[in-house]
Amino acid sequence: MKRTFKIAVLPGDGIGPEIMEAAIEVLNAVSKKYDLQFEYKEGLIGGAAIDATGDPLPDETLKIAKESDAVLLAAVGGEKWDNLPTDKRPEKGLLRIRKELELFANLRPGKAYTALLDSSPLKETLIKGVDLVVIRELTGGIYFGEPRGIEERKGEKVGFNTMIYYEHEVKRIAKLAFEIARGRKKKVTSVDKANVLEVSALWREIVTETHSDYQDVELEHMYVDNCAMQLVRRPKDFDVIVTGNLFGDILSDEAGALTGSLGMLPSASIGERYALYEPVHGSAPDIAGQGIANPIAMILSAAMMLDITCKVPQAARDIENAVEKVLNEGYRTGDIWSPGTKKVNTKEMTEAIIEHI
Ligand SMILES: NC(=O)C1=CN([C@@H]2O[C@H](COP(=O)(O)OP(=O)(O)OC[C@H]3O[C@@H](n4cnc5c(N)ncnc54)[C@H](O)[C@@H]3O)[C@@H](O)[C@H]2O)C=CC1
Ligand SMILES: CC(C)CC(=O)C(=O)O
Ligand SMILES: [Mg+2]
Repeated sequence: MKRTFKIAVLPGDGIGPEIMEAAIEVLNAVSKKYDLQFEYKEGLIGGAAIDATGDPLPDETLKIAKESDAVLLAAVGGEKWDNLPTDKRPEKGLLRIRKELELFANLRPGKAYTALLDSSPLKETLIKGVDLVVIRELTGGIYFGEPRGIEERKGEKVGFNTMIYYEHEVKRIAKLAFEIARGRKKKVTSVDKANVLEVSALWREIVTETHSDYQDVELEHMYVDNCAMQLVRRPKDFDVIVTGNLFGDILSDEAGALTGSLGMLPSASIGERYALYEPVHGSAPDIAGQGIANPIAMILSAAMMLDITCKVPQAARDIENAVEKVLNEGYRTGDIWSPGTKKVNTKEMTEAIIEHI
C-alpha cells in the first residue's frame, strides 16, 4: 500500500532553491521504488520571505510546517539583508522555526568518504575511517538567551548576549546523546567551557548525572578549545559529540572541512513532535545562481528524513549508497573537485545519483 507523507519545502535563499530541486528529484526517484508518495507544499523563509512579506518566517510558512510530517529546509541569508537589525534578518526566520517547532536536537553526522580522502585538508591516515556525529542543542543557549541587545551605556555602545541553559534542556539532549551512542561506538564526548563559564559547569554536572543511567556508554568531558584542536589532530577518536548551540554550530562546520566539504554534511533537527531536515551549510552566496552548488548535503538530509520520519531506512541507505558510488566513479562538484576527477554541476551530480537508485 502506498504511504503518503506531507512535506513542507522551504528553499530559502542563495543556493537554497538549486539544491532543494535536486533533493526533490532524488526523493521522487526513490519514492517509486518504495511505494511512497510525497505531497510537497512550498513555503517562504529567510530573505525570500522578507522580500515578499516583510517577515523572515511568515505565519503561513509556520502553518505549512506544522501541518506537515516533515520539513525540508535548504538555507537562508545573503548580502542583500546583511544590514538589517539582528531580529529582522533571514537567519532569524531559521532560528524562529527551530524554536516554534521545538527542535531541540540537531544531529550532524560527519563521515569520511574513501573517494574524498583527497579533498580533506588533513592527511589520509588521520581521516580514513572518521565517523562521528555532532549532537548540537538547538533551541537554547546563547542564540536564544535573554537579555540580549545593543544599547548605550556610560557614553558608548555595548553589545551583549546571554548564554543560559536550564537543567531540563541539558538533560534531554544528554539523554539523546547517550541513546544514540548506544547504537554506535558507545562513546560520548561532552563539550563545554566549564573552566570559565557557570553555564558550562551546570552543563557538565547534568551530563554527568544523566550518565548514571547509561553506564555502558563511555563519557568524556572536553573543553571546546581543546576539542577544536583534537578534531583535527585525532578525529577518528570521536563518536558522539554533544554540545550547546554555539559550540555545536562551530564544531560541526569544522567536521565538514575534515570530511571534504561543508557541501557534504546533512543534518536532522528533531523534537518531540516535529522534524526538520537541513544541510549544515549556509546559502553560499559566492556561488549562488550558477548551478554549481554541491547538492549532496541537501540530498543526504532528505535521506535522513526517509530514515527518521518516514521510517524507510532502506530507502535512505539507497540514497547514501548512490552518493558513495557516484563519488567512487569520480563525479565532483567544484567544492570537492581534485585533479583527475570529473567536474560536474548541480544537475549532473543529481542525475548521476538518481541513475544509481
Ligand atoms: N542553515 C542556514 O541557513 C545557514 C545560513 N547561513 C547564512 O548563509 C550566508 C553565507 O554564510 P557563509 O558564512 O558564507 O557560510 P556558507 O556555509 O554559506 O558558505 C561557506 C563556504 O562553503 C561553500 N559552500 C557551502 N555550501 C556549499 C555547497 N552546497 N556546495 C558548494 N560549496 C558550498 C560556500 O561557497 C562558501 O565558500 C550568510 O548569510 C549566513 O548567515 C550560514 C550558515 C547556516
Ligand atoms: C542561524 C544560523 C545561520 C546558524 C547556523 O550557522 C547553523 O545553524 O548552522
Ligand atoms: Mg552554522
